[in-house]
Amino acid sequence: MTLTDTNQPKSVNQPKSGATKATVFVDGASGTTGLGIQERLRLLDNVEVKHIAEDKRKDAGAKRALMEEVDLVILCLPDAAAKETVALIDTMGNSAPKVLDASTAYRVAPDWAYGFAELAPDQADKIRTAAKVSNPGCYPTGGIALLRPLVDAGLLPPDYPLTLNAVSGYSGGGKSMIASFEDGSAPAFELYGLGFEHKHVPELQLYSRLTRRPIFIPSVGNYRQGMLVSVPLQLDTLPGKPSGADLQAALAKRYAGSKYVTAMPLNEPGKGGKLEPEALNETNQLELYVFASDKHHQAVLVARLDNLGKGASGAAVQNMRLMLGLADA
Ligand SMILES: NC(=O)C1=CN([C@@H]2O[C@H](COP(=O)(O)OP(=O)(O)OC[C@H]3O[C@@H](n4cnc5c(N)ncnc54)[C@H](OP(=O)(O)O)[C@@H]3O)[C@@H](O)[C@H]2O)C=CC1
Ligand SMILES: CC(=O)N[C@@H](CCC(=O)OP(=O)(O)O)C(=O)O
Repeated sequence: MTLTDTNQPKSVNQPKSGATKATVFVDGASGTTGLGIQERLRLLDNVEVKHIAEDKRKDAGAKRALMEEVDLVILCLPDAAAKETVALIDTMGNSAPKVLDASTAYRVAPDWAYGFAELAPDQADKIRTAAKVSNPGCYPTGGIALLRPLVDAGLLPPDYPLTLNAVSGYSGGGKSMIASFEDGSAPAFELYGLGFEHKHVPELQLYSRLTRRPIFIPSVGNYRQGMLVSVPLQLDTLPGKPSGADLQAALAKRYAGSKYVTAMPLNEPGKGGKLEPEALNETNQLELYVFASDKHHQAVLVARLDNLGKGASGAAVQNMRLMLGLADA
């Protein structure tokens, strides 16, 4: 795996022939992520969404015909179906649209750009010029946002034995998990990923620049959406024994001026404070917290986001704007 995640530069920042608006096709439009993206696109008057007939939505020929017309296709599909559409796009030559994939299929593929615009100072430009962009996973968005600046600043060694704990609302599991919570058949809360093979670990490790595989223990609770990702740290085991203030300062420096990512003040919201996961729902915001005790040399980093916002559809629209050369709202 490498960090050279650009693909063939493409100059599709102008609509296809004759169109006055940028055109987009959402493949998997009736799923959780697809619906969230369309809800956001309805608010934009410079983007036209092209629809496929309901009875043809899994028909490769109909998809191809529609993709000939559009500037960008956004894939909101299970991994296997996303790979099928990408294979189709790869046969389209010069008429191929740009592609933004919300699935896990291409997130660590070296010839795709990773769609976390705040990853590094040049990442937004990589997304802007890429023909193929992968939208990040919801948990990695929180984890990478916390860890990458600390690794880059030398505060966290790349081989540090990290554990990430996380909780998500049930919409993170798509239509089938939503149904199981809403019909009462799911438990109120459960840990999962206990086989140490969660699909998000590879992207979490790669883009955080960790050489040691982190332990990742997600959980899901009986509420619809909203997410917390937390990383406990024993500060006296880190080189130079940084304080919580050092960690917070590195995050604040990294995200200064960012529109969507905010490094919150140290120990906000107060001593013995609490943090709930739903406060950023329906936004594309991501908040990063450092809670620390000087007395015990302990800290916990926490990211808060909407798994359907900055964790999925919000990030997709942010990436779409970059890929189509549209100004951010
Ligand atoms: N939910 C979330 O928080 C997030 C999800 N994602 C990713 O986005 C993708 C979609 O997830 P999500 O929206 O949750 O899933 P859902 O199960 O809610 O929706 C998936 C949709 O894809 C449709 N579909 C399946 N196969 C095809 C096909 N061959 N052609 C066209 N449509 C098809 C399904 O239709 P049908 O049901 O009729 O088969 C369904 O409407 C996944 O890869 C997921 O990992 C990414 C970030 C966050
Ligand atoms: C609660 C729940 O099940 N969450 C999903 C992740 C949702 C998500 O955002 O994953 P992708 O972006 O990779 O689709 C899971 O853990 O598999």
